[in-house]
Amino acid sequence: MRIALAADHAGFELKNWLLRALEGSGHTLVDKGTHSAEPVDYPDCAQAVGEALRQGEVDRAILICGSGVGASIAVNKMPGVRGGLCHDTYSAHQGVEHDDMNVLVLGARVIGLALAEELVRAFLSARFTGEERHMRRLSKVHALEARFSPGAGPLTSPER
Ligand SMILES: O=C(CO)[C@H](O)[C@H](O)[C@H](O)COP(=O)(O)O
Repeated sequence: MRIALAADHAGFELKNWLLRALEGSGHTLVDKGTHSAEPVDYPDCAQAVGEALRQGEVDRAILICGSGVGASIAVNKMPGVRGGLCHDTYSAHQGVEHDDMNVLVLGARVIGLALAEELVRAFLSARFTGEERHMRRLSKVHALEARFSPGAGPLTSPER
């Protein structure tokens, strides 16, 4: 899969660590910054991965800020982007299997490196099941987007 990674200054070190940890994983990693520990604003990082997803440049993304909360709020403003803040492995894979989550959001000031890597591996290994009840619920999510963001088309997983 093609994976975009982005972080603000609080997540900068974790992003770099994950980039190294995922070397040789078979995934294509696209580093969307930030590229130093200089303070930056998490909505800009969220925009970078959201646009990469919406433009079909990548299949999924990993987004990191201090708590994961700000980045999560921001990334979910973009139609077709389904981000989840996960700090347990069950949510990291179930969010994909049931909810077609396409952005894993992490809080670098909350979790350690080893857990972050496990979360990423759980997220990347998971696939949306496409079961009827999940499709129905996802359609309702898309309907909410269409209602409150008119003109925005849904974004579907290429591997589905
Ligand atoms: O964690 C966050 C809120 O959800 C933000 O994304 C930032 O990482 C955080 O606010 C940065 O805090 P700082 O005091 O500006 O370093």
